[in-house]
Amino acid sequence: MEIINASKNIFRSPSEETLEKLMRDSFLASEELKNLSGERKADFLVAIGEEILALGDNLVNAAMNESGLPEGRIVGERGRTVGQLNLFADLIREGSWVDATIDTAIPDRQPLPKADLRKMLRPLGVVAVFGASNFPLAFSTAGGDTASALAGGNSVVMKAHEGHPETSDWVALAIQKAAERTGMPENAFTLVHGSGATVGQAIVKHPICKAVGFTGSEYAGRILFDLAAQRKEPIPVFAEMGSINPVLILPEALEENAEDWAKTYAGSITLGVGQFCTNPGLLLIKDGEKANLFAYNLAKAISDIAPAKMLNGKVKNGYDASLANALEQKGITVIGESSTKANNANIEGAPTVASVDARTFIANPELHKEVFGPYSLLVRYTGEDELLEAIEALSGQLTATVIGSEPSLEKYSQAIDALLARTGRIIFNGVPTGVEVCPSMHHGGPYPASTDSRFTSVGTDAIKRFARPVSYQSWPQSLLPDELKDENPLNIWRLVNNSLSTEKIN
Ligand SMILES: O=CCCC(=O)C(=O)O
Repeated sequence: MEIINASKNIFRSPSEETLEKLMRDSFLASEELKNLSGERKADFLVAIGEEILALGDNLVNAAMNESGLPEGRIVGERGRTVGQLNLFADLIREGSWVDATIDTAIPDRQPLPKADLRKMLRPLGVVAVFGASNFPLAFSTAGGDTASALAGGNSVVMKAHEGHPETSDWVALAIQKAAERTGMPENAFTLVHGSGATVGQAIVKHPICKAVGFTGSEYAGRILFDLAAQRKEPIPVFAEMGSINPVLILPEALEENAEDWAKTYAGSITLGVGQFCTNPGLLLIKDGEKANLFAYNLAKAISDIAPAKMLNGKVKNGYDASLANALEQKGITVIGESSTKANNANIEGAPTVASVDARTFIANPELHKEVFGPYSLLVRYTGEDELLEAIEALSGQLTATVIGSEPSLEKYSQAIDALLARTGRIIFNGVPTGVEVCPSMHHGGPYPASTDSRFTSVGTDAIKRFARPVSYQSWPQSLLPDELKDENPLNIWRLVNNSLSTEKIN
């Protein structure tokens, strides 16, 4: 703990003056970072991962104590965090992510000459990051937002999540050690503790802050988004927020394996005590005998799953209150509950599934809201028109899933199109939980799943949130960034006069 307290890049409820200084220091760091090579920044990211692993049990124990999550989950999440850092390191070491695009001059073009134009992505400057409580490592201090912002050549001012302060300190210490080892500017990364309403908002309002990455509730994300829009200089806020992740279960899927799907879904609904933004909170199913069989099997599987400790008292109280609100709505029937009673003193969340008919669901927006915890609502529709209406009543989602057979998809194409219009990721015959960190992942979606559906917070494209295009017109070769020079010294892929190539320009 002494080491943590001695750390130079950690601040606790800073005064206005201290905040001013740390923002300026972060800005100076960003000025250095923006001109560093991909190689140098990649070394930094890899070193952060190594230092995180070197923390060993100190980190694992802190994260377990503060989040209530079991060891296996924390160790797995640590692996995902390190893997994510290494993935961004590979991306920037290779270098083509900057989307270099070159149109060479045509001086004798008629009626007017064409100038030489060269465009690439450049860093934004200082990025504020707000971590999530439910992933204390992979979506927190050195999580995807931090990794992608640093990879893009920005400095980061991280607002530590109040749910895991010690975990955040350990990771900040690892980042500081990695920065020292790899010769990064001292204030490339800064961790700030304090309340979201004061410290967090002060960071977003500060003129030095140029973008925000956030994962959490729609309520908090929206506050930051509005605040950023009201600034004299508005800045982008990339907030990943609420989602109920609808699952359309087609009747054909239940012909043979209703029991298997019910078991699989009981597992997904209760994974991590339901505290996943990808949690399947809504199951759409055609009313009838097969739906009854699925409901029976789901209820049976849920009854076998014991309540487990939630992240903290606030999350547990939030779950209990939103669950109570959902269950007291007209027309709702509880169809399954854990057979073990939740121990409230141990802040446990009780797995629960309920059922409602589609007409009632469509008419009541309360039922479209996220219940953050191990809960899902089975909505029974009678026909395709009603199914379409139910889907059209939904707002934006991170994911949508279709369970069925390939030939049956055509019959439901309208419903599937309606899902596609509302989601950032569509899944066939699987579960929405378990986000793969890779280039083709899109983790975002129409509002309120995220504030900008064009961008992802997971996968290599997350870097694009914290970069902006700059065109250099008729700029001297010697002063161009290496990425845009004729010689192509970094050997990256570029779009040159409309052809992709790694060749130099003669
Ligand atoms: O809680 C949000 C992220 C969910 C996730 O990463 C996963 O499902 O793996």
